[in-house]
Amino acid sequence: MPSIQTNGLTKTFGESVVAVDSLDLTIEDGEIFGFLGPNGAGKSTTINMLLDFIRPTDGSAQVFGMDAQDECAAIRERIGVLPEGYGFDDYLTGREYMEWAVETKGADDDPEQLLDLVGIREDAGRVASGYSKGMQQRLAFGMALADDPDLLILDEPSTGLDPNGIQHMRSVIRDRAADGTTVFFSSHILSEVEAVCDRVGVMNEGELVAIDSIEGLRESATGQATIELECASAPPAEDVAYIDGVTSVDVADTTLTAECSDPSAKVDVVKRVDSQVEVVDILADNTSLEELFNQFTGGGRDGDGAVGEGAELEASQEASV
Ligand SMILES: Nc1ncnc2c1ncn2[C@@H]1O[C@H](COP(=O)(O)OP(=O)(O)OP(=O)(O)O)[C@@H](O)[C@H]1O
Repeated sequence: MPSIQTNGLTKTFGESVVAVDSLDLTIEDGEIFGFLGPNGAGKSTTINMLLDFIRPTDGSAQVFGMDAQDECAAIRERIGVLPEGYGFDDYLTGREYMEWAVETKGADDDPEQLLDLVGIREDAGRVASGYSKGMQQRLAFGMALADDPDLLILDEPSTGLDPNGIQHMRSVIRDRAADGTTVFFSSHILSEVEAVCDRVGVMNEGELVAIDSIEGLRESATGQATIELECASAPPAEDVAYIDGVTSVDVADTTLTAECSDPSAKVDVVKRVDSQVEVVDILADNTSLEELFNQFTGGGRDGDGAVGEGAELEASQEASV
């Protein structure tokens, strides 16, 4: 059974803002799913509907097969949430907040261990509202981990974290996923999603414009894959040009670059070259993350065009899902 499933999920605000437009999404059990999109794409609104913080205008959402509206209490018992911009404005210390999270979830976690896991045990005696942004984010993340949830919903989780904090959070997310936790990870930073997620969905102006692995998105966005091989001696250009799915080959000194209309041809290129000369390095991509993001979203609600391009990609994407 999928952990999350939405059917035609829609939310409009007022007359004109379609925050989420007929979203059909299935997140399988145990996946680390990246929910990507520029500001205003509809990510938080979707999460808020999954959590029944706001009600859909149309369509439905199920979490663990339960209706997100009718059975929200049972759903919340099994999930951990790191909301976007979680603030601590009471007079509680970090330790008291963690103890409160463990207690309200009826969990048997040791609060000290969770504080340790997210790297704020040393500061746990301080009032949390005085923490830096990154420390508050660590604390909120630790609270979401209490009771070992079956599903972690993380909305812009790296906000305020330094590079060490980001690395550490990634490794905790991977560990939890390896233990069977499904992770729904919302972000507008593609590189961050790429570092942890098995699959991503790209939202733009309320619509899901693509859903695939990052590699799959790259291939559908560019329409072709590029592979570059660094060889110990001059590589065989002609042999590679005859491979099915290879559209062009370029050799410069000991570097061979092949464009493939069929991404699976990349493997044949490596095999063919390696049968004749020693391959010392492989580079298999040339689309920058920013380019890819822009191709799918056209810069978002505030972007300057390329929406039609996004719509075309949606059509091609549907065929590949
Ligand atoms: N309560 C609300 N009332 C009116 N409009 C809203 C409300 N909440 C969200 N919106 C609008 O819905 C659209 C989607 O917003 P949402 O917060 O879901 O985007 P997001 O992808 O999470 O963006 P961000 O990355 O900036 O957090 C935006 O145009 C936003 O202004």
